[in-house]
Amino acid sequence: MPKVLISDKMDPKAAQIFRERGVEVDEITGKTPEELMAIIGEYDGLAIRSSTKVTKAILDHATNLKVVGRAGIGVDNVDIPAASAKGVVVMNTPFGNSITTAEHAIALMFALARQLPEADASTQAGKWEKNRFMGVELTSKTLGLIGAGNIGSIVADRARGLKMKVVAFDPFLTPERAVEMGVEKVTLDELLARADFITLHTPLTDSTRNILSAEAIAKTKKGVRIINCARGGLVDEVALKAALDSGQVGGAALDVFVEEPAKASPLFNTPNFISTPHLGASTTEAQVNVAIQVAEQMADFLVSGGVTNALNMPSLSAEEAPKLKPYMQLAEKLGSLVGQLTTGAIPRLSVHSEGAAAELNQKPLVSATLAGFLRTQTDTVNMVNAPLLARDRGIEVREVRTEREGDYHTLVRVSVKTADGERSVAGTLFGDQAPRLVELFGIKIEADLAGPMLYVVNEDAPGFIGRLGTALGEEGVNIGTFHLGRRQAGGEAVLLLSVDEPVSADLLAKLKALPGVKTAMGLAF
Ligand SMILES: NC(=O)c1ccc[n+]([C@@H]2O[C@H](COP(=O)([O-])OP(=O)(O)OC[C@H]3O[C@@H](n4cnc5c(N)ncnc54)[C@H](O)[C@@H]3O)[C@@H](O)[C@H]2O)c1
Ligand SMILES: O=C(O)CC[C@@H](O)C(=O)O
Repeated sequence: MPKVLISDKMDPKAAQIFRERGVEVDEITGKTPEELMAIIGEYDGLAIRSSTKVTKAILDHATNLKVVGRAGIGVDNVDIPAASAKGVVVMNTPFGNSITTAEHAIALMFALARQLPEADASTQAGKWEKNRFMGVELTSKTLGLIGAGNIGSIVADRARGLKMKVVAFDPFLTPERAVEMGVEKVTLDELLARADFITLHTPLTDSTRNILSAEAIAKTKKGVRIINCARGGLVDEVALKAALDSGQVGGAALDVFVEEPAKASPLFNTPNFISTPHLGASTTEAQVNVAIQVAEQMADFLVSGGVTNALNMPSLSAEEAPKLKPYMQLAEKLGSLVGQLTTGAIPRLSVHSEGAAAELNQKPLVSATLAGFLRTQTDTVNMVNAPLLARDRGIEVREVRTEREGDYHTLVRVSVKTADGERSVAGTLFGDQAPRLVELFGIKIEADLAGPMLYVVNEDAPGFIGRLGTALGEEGVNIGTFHLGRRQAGGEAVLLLSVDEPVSADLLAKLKALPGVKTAMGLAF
């Protein structure tokens, strides 16, 4: 039974779902990294929010870990390259808290417009300062949206409902989507010059870090109000403090900080500054949503191999997984066969699916092929890191589909470009389940690729099979299955034999010395 650790505070629904799905679950929160390292080896899955930092050091101790599930959106607390290198799938729940976070941004916008926290503190201090707190209306004001993805688009929708004009800066926003959202797509400088309120909804990346820098803030309308419910580091906190002090910025509300937990900040106690402790996602509804989603996704993966919302692996639904499983075995075996039979740099690898195979999700097939192919070069490869390793090795990966059936109702062909030209192998599924090789470098040959095998290329001539059998018998090698194919009578022939034990170097030398033998190699599947 797979075992999951929930290491951050999470709605109890998550543990309930794990148990209902046959996954054992422990809830142990508040551990130090050292304490987590000491126990993580027991678990197949780790469910987290933002407190647990899944570092390389933690992953190095996670000997059984297969999946990390983030109940939320941002995965900046997970070392994804280290997880990928280890073959650990990282999933998030990209939509469960979007509405809640958008509502928090709108709440902060209102709070800034009417100075609600300061008015509250003053009133409760018995001051009744009616003349001190003069607010502004949101109606007809311009909201500058930096980042128009899931949360940004909900914010835009709510802001339009408040009769605001919304201008958006997002390099990936298409003109059509901008029209659909009812926003005007603008450049960053235009947004800075026009917005009365600016709200940020991007991830923290090299291109967004300090997107509201001192220079950017200097280009804003005097008195602009800024809201950040996305990630600390999007706004330069030092520049913001100076701009609040000078009045260039009329108010700012931060839910997120460069350093979290933010126990001290030069911004604290600045007039017109509001802060919340990373509460964007903190509503009952959002926490139930993300807890249910993360538990369902992780249970799907651990129980039936379904992959949803993974950041380092192609998606695969729980319904698709059983159907794809034999295809992935076939693809991995074909990739492995090509990998074992080719040497030298491979600039290109293609996976061509025909017939029924072409109707399937191709990404997992391609990842499985690459994993099989690269396993002959490194034993740390798996379906998660195979595409990255292929890219690092300069292999161009192509995916081709032909829905029309050829000789087989379903076929997967793996071709590689080598210094000697294109070489390909192809296989099918017998009874929709059993992977079977049907073609090897242009020669028709049917074989199960399993266990230790012997591969021999020879000149097709009478008596050869007898001589080969004798040589194997003399060495005490037992043949399990025997498969034969040839280009044409008297031409090049291929033999694939399954043998009970791996073929020794001595035996290979003896086989290579037989008349007519061009190649003899041991293979393993
Ligand atoms: N405060 C919280 O508790 C809380 C809760 C949920 C999400 N978040 C954070 O909110 C952010 C947005 O989440 P989302 O679900 O909308 O993400 P999303 O991926 O749907 O949208 C992000 C948008 O940013 C855009 N973008 C990327 N680079 C950009 C750039 N250089 N300039 C302008 N736009 C750029 C993308 O094109 C995309 O449209 C994430 O960082 C997420 O972690 C915070
Ligand atoms: O889990 C949380 O409270 C914050 C989540 C939020 O930052 C996210 O990116 O989803």
